[in-house]
Amino acid sequence: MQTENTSRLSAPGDHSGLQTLVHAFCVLVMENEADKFYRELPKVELHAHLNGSVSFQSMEKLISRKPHLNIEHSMTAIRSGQRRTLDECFQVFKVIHQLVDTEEDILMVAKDVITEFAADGVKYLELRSTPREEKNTGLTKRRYVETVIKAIHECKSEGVDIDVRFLVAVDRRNGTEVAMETVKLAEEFMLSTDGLVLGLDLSGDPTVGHGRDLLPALQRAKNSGLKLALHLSEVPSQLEESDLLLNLPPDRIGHGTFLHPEVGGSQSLVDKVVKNNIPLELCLTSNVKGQTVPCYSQHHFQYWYQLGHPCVICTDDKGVFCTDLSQEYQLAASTFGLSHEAIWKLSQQAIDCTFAPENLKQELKQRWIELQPQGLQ
Ligand SMILES: CNc1ncnc2c1ncn2[C@@H]1O[C@H](COP(=O)(O)O)[C@@H](O)[C@H]1O
Ligand SMILES: [Zn+2]
Repeated sequence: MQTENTSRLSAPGDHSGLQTLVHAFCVLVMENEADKFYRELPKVELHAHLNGSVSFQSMEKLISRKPHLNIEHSMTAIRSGQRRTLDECFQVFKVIHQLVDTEEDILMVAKDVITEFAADGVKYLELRSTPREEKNTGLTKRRYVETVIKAIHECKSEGVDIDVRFLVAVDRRNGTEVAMETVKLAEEFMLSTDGLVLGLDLSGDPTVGHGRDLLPALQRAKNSGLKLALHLSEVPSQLEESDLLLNLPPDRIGHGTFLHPEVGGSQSLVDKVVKNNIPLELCLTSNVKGQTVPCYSQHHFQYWYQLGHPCVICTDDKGVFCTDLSQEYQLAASTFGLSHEAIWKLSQQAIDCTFAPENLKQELKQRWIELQPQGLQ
């Protein structure tokens, strides 16, 4: 279980002005650093939304660039022990979007996020983000995607030790037409970036809109060779939508919290996922802090892991939920009693769930062999 590392940061009762601020800062920056094994574990991150992944440090820079917005850190992150409804989480993204609305901002946050994942031992990252147009700053959706790609290239040429690919996100709130436009943009970039853009994400507030309206866009994306990573059954009572989307079928599922019968899903949904061997991207802290799962021990990781189904531990929004991938692996281990061997296997098996081409998968597998600690060989 997570513990709050607050006791070593300030003396009891010492809450005078500056001390309190320093204390709050330290809690934000240092809360729950993972143990060495998990930090050194080579990792694959497959479910990370760019604007949800902005760290405290990057947020500082953004806030100081735009002081007139009067945005405070408490509005952009959900700290240890705090919970929000999913609806409140989506309010947080609105605030962050106000802070990230120029090419310069996107370049900075994308480079920071990539560098932070690399520093956390992530060797392969599939980053996802929703192309946004901002009338005030002249930002277009095309420039948005180009800027993320520029950040990926710059990190590579600066020698950051991580392979990054991009998934273009469709926000389900924006409906049929926007989804189709986004798919066309993603297709173009898939072709012009030599596979750096390799898929499409479906995300956004799951309580808004219906997957049925997005089917033609998703089908087109699939036909053109884009891989599909779809948020599915993140909230209860979406059996019909999930069934419809599973018929595509998607290449990976985000969350899938309410798919199985024990939580109101159905055996036939589970059967479809299993039959098509569709990996699940599971984000423990995100689901607990967003209150779709009551506590860590009741997380659906347990259900799917016991089935032997491919499960990939991911962060979702490491900035908003104040976590990192090492912590998520450690949390899975401590909650479900997984040994270092089991965790190693979990991180290794994630390679087969990536959308990377076969030669890159082989390279990653070789890397894992080279990095394997003595005791686990
Ligand atoms: C918590 N669970 C979640 N469920 C569904 N969608 C989510 C999400 N977390 C993030 N997003 C999606 O990612 C966007 C922010 O990153 P980008 O601006 O695209 O980089 C959010 O606006 C939402 O559409
Ligand atoms: Zn997500």
